[in-house]
Amino acid sequence: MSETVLCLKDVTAGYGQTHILRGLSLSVSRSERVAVIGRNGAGKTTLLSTVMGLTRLHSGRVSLAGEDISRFSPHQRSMRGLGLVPQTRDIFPSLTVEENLTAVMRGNASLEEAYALFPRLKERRRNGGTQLSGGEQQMLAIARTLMTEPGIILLDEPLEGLAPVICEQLMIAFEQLAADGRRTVILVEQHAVAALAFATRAVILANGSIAYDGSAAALKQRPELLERHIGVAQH
Ligand SMILES: Nc1ncnc2c1ncn2[C@@H]1O[C@H](COP(=O)(O)OP(=O)(O)OP(=O)(O)O)[C@@H](O)[C@H]1O
Repeated sequence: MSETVLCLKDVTAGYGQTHILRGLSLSVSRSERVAVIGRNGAGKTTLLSTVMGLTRLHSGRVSLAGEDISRFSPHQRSMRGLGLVPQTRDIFPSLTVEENLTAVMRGNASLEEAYALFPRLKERRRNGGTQLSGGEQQMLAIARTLMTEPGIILLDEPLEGLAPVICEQLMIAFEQLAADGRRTVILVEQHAVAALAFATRAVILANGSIAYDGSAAALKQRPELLERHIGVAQH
């Protein structure tokens, strides 16, 4: 059986006194590709934020490679191999592309790997963060997370607002990130078709709970479930 790297057990979490995730349990194995889908407000971002230690954990436990990290800071979680690419991208606007990358670089991380993944970033390496297109900013946000050498990458709606051609480039990059089981990838996406094409496993969130957890291929054969939980017909 494959090794569990990330485990949420009976997690209730939210903001202040508000509970958004309600008794959620999820185990992710090493090298898995998980798509997390669901309607606006279902709790997808909150799930990633909770894994990263950015919400209030009311009850339950989060563990990483068997270690209880429930009380760890986001920085401690990052040092243990969790890497979040936030929906807001959070590029440092006053730094160039290359400075954004080197500012967070650790261990054996290499600029060349980032540039091989996104050649466009190499072309724009001397440009400031604010001079980038939305797609380039997203590439930079992903590349910057790579600089922290994460074993588990959490991607929060990376395709949002981007042109189809850019989405295709990003999906190719996700394939490369996950290739040969090198990393575990958890992809939160509104674009269910793209997410399910990439993932081996799918999780549907509804009202802060898991409504489906199973094979992505099997979910593609369940249009009624997708329609109920995503709200659009999936073809
Ligand atoms: N910082 C916050 N403070 C209080 N409530 C919040 C905060 N962030 C999100 N929420 C609430 O938590 C609930 C879940 O939001 P979340 O962003 O996790 O959903 P989501 O599934 O990622 O939605 P979307 O696809 O729109 O990003 C929503 O009701 C939202 O209003």
